[in-house]
Amino acid sequence: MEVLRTEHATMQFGGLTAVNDFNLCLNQGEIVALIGPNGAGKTTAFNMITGVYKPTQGAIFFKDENITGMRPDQITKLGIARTFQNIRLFKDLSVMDNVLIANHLHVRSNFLEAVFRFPRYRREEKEMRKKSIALLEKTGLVSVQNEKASSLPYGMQRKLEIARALATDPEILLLDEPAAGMNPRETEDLTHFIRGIQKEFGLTIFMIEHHMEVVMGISDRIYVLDYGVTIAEGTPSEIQNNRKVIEAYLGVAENA
Ligand SMILES: Nc1ncnc2c1ncn2[C@@H]1O[C@H](COP(=O)(O)OP(=O)(O)OP(=O)(O)O)[C@@H](O)[C@H]1O
Repeated sequence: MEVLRTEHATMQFGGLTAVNDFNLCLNQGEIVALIGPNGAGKTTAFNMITGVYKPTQGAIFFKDENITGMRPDQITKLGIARTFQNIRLFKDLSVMDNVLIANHLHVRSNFLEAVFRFPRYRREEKEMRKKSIALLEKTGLVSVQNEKASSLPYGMQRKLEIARALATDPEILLLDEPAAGMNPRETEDLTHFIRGIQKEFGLTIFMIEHHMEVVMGISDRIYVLDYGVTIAEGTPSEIQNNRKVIEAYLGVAENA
């Protein structure tokens, strides 16, 4: 079943076409990667899907609902969550508080109910704490729940970012370079982690990643962007043997 589709999604910045005629399809439960050289338009594609940018042309559909031009918070609420290239945690807050804050998206109490800690707010707060503990258990972070986010090792901070995105109950999770800056051991651990959360939460995952061992190891399908244009789409083995992809990465024709 298709959960996300972009139709001719295009993003121009002045005279520069950062993403041109992008036609993506994500099926429920898939892990799909978006790769391409630096500046190819990958983050711009993410920004269009998550409402940071409104495509200058084309449209984006989440389960047949046209979400083009919706605000990022509306899109998150519908069920699309993301992480960022650079870790964006509340560094001085605890692991638990980082997750609790993300949970607030689903709180129904209004500001006054929260300030005066009315019964509905207290009930909701208790529920949120329970839900957050369950989430931290499932993501292997429960033992560090009271630690400051900034005190965690880098690999764990990345996991916390993902846990925080999961707190919004997404159906689709977009990961922007989750393995950036990781050593080989952390990278391997992250690969298992992504596979694990995909199964546990029944997610559809769309991921930008430069580490090819991660991309080739866990993706069902891969899209390749070069100068904003989709030059290939296929399974890991199809992509590894695609001449256009090899040329884009090496910058020269194989037989030149
Ligand atoms: N807000 C913006 N205004 C103008 N140009 C932009 C903007 N955002 C991105 N670009 C340009 O669009 C192109 C694509 O950038 P983008 O960040 O999407 O690439 P990327 O594939 O994510 O690169 P990287 O792998 O380095 O993160 C680049 O030429 C970039 O300079």
